[in-house]
Amino acid sequence: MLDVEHLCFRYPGQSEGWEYHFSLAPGRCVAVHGASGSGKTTLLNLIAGFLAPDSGQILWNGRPIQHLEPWNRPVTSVFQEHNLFEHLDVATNIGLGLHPGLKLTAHQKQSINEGLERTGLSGFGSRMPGDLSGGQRQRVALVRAILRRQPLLLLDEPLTGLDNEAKDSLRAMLKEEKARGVALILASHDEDDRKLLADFYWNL
Ligand SMILES: Nc1ncnc2c1ncn2[C@@H]1O[C@H](COP(=O)(O)OP(=O)(O)OP(=O)(O)O)[C@@H](O)[C@H]1O
Repeated sequence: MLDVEHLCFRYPGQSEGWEYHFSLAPGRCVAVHGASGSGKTTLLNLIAGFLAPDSGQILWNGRPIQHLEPWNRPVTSVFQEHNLFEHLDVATNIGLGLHPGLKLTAHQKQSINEGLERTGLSGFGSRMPGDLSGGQRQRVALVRAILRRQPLLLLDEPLTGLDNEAKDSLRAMLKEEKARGVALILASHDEDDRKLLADFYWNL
């Protein structure tokens, strides 16, 4: 269970900031809704640990996590910029999300291949990120995030720019994650994504 309690944040030099307050149960999806610039990405960055709040708490199952480093939080994220390691091939990029030392079990290796297959990227494991299209990179980032199997998945415009076939496949994967009990926070301008995945809306 995620509880975001009176989480306040203001960018240095700005006169106004945000106060976020909501809860999210396992297996549920909240769509964060608001105009461009309303603070959706800021919220995701605070929960992921890429920004530090001025005050307030982020609780996971009652335990404060706002002081933890990003990699120690029960969170995985897919942001607009996909943050793939350019010097590592696709399979290694995904594998690093599963084990920092790349000590992967046979099952994990198989799940990487299955993830690539399901997203239309069969045989792409040895490709370098620089040789992929924007949509293909996005799919790799999503496969990596999903396979990390964290209980909270943060999604910032996850399906923007993908073709319909890729969108359908990834939406199905995200629905499966929900059914497995993963909680999703979705920032998306896409009404179809929100309708399909979100259980409730949170307006900024
Ligand atoms: N590092 C920063 N320093 C100062 N202001 C910032 C910084 N990053 C973002 N902002 C401002 O904070 C506001 C919220 O940004 P944020 O990226 O959270 O919006 P958003 O709702 O995700 O927008 P979009 O839908 O366009 O992605 C914007 O006005 C943005 O210009």
